[in-house]
Amino acid sequence: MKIAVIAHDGKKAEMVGFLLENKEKLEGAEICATGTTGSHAERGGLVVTKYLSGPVGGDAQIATLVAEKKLDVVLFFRDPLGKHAHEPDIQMLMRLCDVHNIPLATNPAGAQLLLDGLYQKGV
Ligand SMILES: O=C(CO)COP(=O)(O)O
Repeated sequence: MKIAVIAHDGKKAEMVGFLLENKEKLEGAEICATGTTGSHAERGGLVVTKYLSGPVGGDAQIATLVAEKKLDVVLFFRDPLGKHAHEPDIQMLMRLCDVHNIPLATNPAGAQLLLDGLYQKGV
């Protein structure tokens, strides 16, 4: 399973907690992340391929992977209360998930359901 994880600043701790809670299900998965999210995950002991930080192109890089069908799932813990200078990149990433029918979860509850489903399917 190839998975991208992204979290806005207010959600990074929650993302790392989510990944650690699901460590067993993520065994064998290739995880990539936007830069700062990836650094947080690494500090949690996870192996992650890091792209640029979101505001300087990381979301766009993940979007490219989506467009190239190189990801099975995108977990993006968004902060719905925050403002982001790179909002167009965020919208592009989510739009391309829809264009290419790549599963996208934007909160922990959805992410858990997605991960459980993919795990059961053996993806
Ligand atoms: O900005 C982000 C998502 O839009 C996340 O980027 P970082 O993981 O680099 O903070």
